[in-house]
Amino acid sequence: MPRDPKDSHVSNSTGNIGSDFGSSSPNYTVTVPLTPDNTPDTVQIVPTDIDSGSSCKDGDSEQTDPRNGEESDALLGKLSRPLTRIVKISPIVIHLYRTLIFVRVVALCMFLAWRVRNPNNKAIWLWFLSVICEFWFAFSWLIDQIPRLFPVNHGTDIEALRERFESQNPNNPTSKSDLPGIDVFVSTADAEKEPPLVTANTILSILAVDYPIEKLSCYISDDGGSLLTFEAMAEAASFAKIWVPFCKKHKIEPRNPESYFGLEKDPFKNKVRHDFVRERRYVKRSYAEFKVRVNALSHFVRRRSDACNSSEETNALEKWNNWKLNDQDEESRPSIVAHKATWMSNGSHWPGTWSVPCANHSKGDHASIIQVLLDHPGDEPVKGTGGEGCELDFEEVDIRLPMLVYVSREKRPGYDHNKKAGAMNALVRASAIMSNGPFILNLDCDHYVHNSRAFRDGICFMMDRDGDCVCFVQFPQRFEGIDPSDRYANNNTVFFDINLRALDGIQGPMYVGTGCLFRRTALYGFDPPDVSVRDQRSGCCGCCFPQRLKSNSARVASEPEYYMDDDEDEHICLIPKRFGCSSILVNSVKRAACTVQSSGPGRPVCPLGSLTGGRKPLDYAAVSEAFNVVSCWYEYKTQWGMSVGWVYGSVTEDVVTGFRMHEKGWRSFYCVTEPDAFRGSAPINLTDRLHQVLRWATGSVEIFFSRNNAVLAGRKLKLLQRIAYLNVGIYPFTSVFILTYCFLPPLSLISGQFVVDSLTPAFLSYLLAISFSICGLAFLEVKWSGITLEEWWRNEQFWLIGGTSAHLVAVLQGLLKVIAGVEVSFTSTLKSSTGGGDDEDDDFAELYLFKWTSLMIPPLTIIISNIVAILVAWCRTIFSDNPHWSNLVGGTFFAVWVLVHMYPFAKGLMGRTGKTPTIIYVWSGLIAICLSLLYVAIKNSELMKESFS
Ligand SMILES: O=c1ccn([C@@H]2O[C@H](COP(=O)(O)OP(=O)(O)O[C@H]3O[C@H](CO)[C@@H](O)[C@H](O)[C@H]3O)[C@@H](O)[C@H]2O)c(=O)[nH]1
Ligand SMILES: [Mn+2]
Repeated sequence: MPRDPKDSHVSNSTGNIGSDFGSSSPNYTVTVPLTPDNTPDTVQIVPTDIDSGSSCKDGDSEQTDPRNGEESDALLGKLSRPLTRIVKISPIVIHLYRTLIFVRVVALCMFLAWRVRNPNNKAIWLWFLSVICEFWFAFSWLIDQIPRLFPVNHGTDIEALRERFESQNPNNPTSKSDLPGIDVFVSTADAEKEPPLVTANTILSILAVDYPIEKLSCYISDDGGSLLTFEAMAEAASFAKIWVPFCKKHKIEPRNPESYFGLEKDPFKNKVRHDFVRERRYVKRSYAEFKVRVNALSHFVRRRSDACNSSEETNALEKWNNWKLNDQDEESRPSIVAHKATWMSNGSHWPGTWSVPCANHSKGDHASIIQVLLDHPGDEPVKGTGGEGCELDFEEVDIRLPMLVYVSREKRPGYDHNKKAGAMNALVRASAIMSNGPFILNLDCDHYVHNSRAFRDGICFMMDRDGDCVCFVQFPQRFEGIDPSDRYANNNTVFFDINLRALDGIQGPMYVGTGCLFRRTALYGFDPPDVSVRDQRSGCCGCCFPQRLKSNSARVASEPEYYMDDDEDEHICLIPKRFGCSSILVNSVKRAACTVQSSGPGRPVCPLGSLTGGRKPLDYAAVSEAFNVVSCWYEYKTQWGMSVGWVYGSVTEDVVTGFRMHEKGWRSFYCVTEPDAFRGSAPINLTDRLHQVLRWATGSVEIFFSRNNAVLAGRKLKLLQRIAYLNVGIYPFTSVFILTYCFLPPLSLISGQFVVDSLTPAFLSYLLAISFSICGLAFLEVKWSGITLEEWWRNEQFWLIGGTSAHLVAVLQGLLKVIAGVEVSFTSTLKSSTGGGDDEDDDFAELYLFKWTSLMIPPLTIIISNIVAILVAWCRTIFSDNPHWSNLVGGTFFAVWVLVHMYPFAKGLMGRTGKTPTIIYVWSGLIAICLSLLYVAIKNSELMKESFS
């Protein structure tokens, strides 16, 4: 087909883009014109100059000579300054809190004992049901509460980190950064549900973080294999060239352009540089153009593809005509059927998914794609250009950008791709070969870096004394775009600020899917260093493999042919069987294990300067090997997804992955920063929220019935941590009891009975004690965690709403899976696109979206039956001679309790006219009161008549 000359010259240099193209091309530099087909400007994406002599083996960090003793003494003072500290929670609050927990346990025990001893003989069934539920509630409250006994807050000291790793010392005369490398993984799966603009913003915020540029590598995993995402990433890489230096020069926060330019506060506050105004204006305009280009991508790709396809068809037709006129030899007969292909801007077929899917080019069936969008930046700072008159003056700014790699793993029908876990494992392998950062930060595409120093905060925990026992540092998930009253408790603050902070005081928070900094060796499934063994041993890997050693030697005996037992370094007997057949990967695993050690008195000290060593630019061998390890057969007969990497087979792979690490005795930390480290989006309407909760609860039920049940964990899992994980597996089952309990008030109102014989003072005082203690606990939790009472209450409400809908279905699904083996599938949650409606009123338009699902039947039934029951019961008082007041009042209270909890659900059902439930609620209340007054009046008049006659 006739094409632009500029297009045809690049069409043959896409060697690494897809396996279609084979591995014969030695050059993986690709020029991707980022603008619509016919415009002249093209952008060079990978300015790699390939040094084929370098191999991956000696890449990464090179160890410099260990420093001598005296200097180390001199530095010890500096070194021993701790990088993290415990921020005290007021002891009074904590003591009160623990006392109150104790009081409540006692009160609950007495109450339950009293309940058992005082059955309601008039309605034994009601009594029995309620007592069973109450026992379960007490139990579930207890396993939820016990792990909260030792809440803790940790703080970091970034200055100390700087001093230790980035200040001048004899080993580091140039004060070059000695911080460890971090590989950032971003996952995206669907260009429609996860708009490329959102992902591009996330990438920009990562490229601009405050961390040594040469130590940072960013990998984007695109499970959709979509050209839109690819081109959006290429656009981001090119926009980063002005965005990142701009952020660094003017200390912009947050470094996500969409959020930054959308900020309502004064952008000029605290900005003293005179060129700020001009440069901000310029960057803002460039961002607006960038946004237009990204948003127009789908249109341009379609147009480009249409043009290419039709000229392709014309060509084919021409050929066919020629053939018909001339040779007519059956063998050389050209085909006239052409697929509707999706075309890259360089004039070749996109190896990933096509907009008209066909074999080899559909979502579950396409080749691997690895594209280095920004190559490794080199180790020396590069100053930009500029000067007074320029639009942008980057003369004093380091304009290098971190490495950025686009990865879309191979997918083929018949393989289980294991969702996010599979994508992450592919990235773990690819990154091991390409950068092998000792730490890995995982972010979902919709979670961006909101605090540019957050990476340093996380590293503080890892590099601190005892840091080498830390498997991961979890950051809280914070969300944007949630309605101010947080109707459906989307912010989950009770979980993120109470539960996880409390776990931080035991063995550490769970891994919750995004915003988590991992230690690579922990992901590789190694055991944490055993202090006693390590102290006897010296040598770098003694700290990483002591436990492995034992199990390895046991395994070596049974399956000798798979293991390479290296006599020299007997402790590194890494097993190809576990990691697969790539020897480069296996070597990188060894190196990763040696890179990071902690320092501190009595511990082998991390040799300063050991990480400053330079890294060579990527070579072709590395990229093609990376290409190899993201293919879908690679994991066959390996331990990936089992004991290595993200764990497969669960819809909540995150919790299980973290659990496996804690089970091995690793410690994790919770890192709450100010401002928030990362921020993301969450589904805010009722339907999506319920589905999200359903997915988590299904994961929990799965965990409960799997070998990942906390009860079965080894002895290295601490007791309270074990209880916390047990709670994760058990909480969905509470739904069965919640459902029963919510139907008790209508049952008792209609039957005229109540859960107790009568409202005796004993019963009422127990009830008071239990309610007051929970209120007191709520108050104290609010005190030590910093959340608001409203958030606590929303959480409480959603506990009932989720309990009667999503959790219930999750239990059913889980049982189905266990008993009948029926699998459930989940789609990813829809992310609202940034910069959508500009309309003020429509900020929360999504909140009111409503889609009917079967999940909503039980809560709706509960609401209706409770209201109806109240009305019916009170109406009946008119016609009954001697209503049982105490049962009536008890039942009504009970029903009102249920209705108040259900209120947000009722509101959600009403959509935009959210007032209606209030009306229904208030009216039924009023009617009930009127009826009772009427009844009393009638009764009184009857009495009066009687007394007169
Ligand atoms: O086949 C897939 C499916 C999903 N994803 C990515 O996985 C992430 C999470 O998926 P999402 O649909 O956003 O789920 P959420 O309910 O928002 O996710 C929370 O809960 C999940 C399960 O517990 C975790 O995996 C997530 O990290 C955590 O943010 C997203 O970035 C997706 O792009 C993939 O990469 N490949
Ligand atoms: Mn998400």
